[in-house]
Amino acid sequence: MTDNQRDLEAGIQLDLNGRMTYSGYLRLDQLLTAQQPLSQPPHHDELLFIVQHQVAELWMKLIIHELKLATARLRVDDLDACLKILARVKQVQRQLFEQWAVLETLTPSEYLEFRGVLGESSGFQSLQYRTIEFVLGNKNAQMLKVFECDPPAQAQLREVLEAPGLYDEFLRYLARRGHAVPAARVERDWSQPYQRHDDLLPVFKRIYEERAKFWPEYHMCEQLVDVEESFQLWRFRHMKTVERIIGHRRGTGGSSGVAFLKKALDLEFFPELLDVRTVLGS
Ligand code: HEM
Ligand SMILES: N[C@@H](CC(=O)c1ccccc1NC=O)C(=O)O
Repeated sequence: MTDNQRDLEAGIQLDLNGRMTYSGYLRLDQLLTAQQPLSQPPHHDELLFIVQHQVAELWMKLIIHELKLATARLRVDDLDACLKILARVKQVQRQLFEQWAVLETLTPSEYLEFRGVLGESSGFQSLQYRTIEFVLGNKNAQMLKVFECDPPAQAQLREVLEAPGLYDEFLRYLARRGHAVPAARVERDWSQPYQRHDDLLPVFKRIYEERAKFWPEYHMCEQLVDVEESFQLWRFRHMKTVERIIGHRRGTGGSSGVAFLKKALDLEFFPELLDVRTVLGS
């Protein structure tokens, strides 16, 4: 008898009536019935398209959960906790990035065979994606309009729009620690997109040049740069995936498609953290 067979005979729970089970705990009844292709007859590849998006939404759910805690810990000056959380966020972002390889096995001809069923739906309407963009500082009140048809979602997004984002909280933390953060970055209308402030440059220059003295701040700066780079890599790979699947067609959400996605690559979350690189040592 193998060890595994002995284990099975000795202790594995086989009478699961009325007990907590794997599928019960994970609500697999709901999770695994939520893939409902609309093409008729069902197109083989529509399941890939649905699963890819659902997995992305699940990872985004975790990212939001983590970023919420990260900003809350920053508010009470617990930078260590924030750093640990961001390390996890980065790993989730890696998953989201790697995931594109699966969708890239979908060819243009296969996608066009079921694209029609998507109607005017588009990733543009992803509440969780927009929430992450807002928490990271790319605020845009116009995006609320997309959620007019779903008032609770719109209200939730408005709350995120009007609250300080992760970078805002970091700058406020730095101010509390005695760094010379300009007043206009400690208090402002948080619903406005983050705008670069040149007076922050000497603040970060000092942190980088005296890193032994400001190690936690320095570490946080680098974590933020990592998060931003991972986000940009996701945007880039989305754009390249879209380019190879639909070329330069317009998007179902009404945008110009690839041209729109390319423009989004110019967006920056934490501009001064990249600017500081240019002035170090001078
Ligand atoms: C065949 C695959 C895909 C195609 C052809 C595609 C195409 C597009 C296009 C053309 C847009 C611009 C908005 C529009 O006019 O619709 C867009 C936006 C978007 N897509 Fe996709 N997409 C694909 C897969 C995905 C996947 C897997 C995700 C993961 C969640 C995703 C998330 C998004 C998001 C969040 C936006 C909004 C981006 C922004 O506002 O900057 N897309 N997509
Ligand atoms: N915008 C895509 C459609 C699309 O990709 C999509 C449609 C419904 C749900 C999610 C989607 N993914 C990303 O935009 C297109 O123009 O083909």
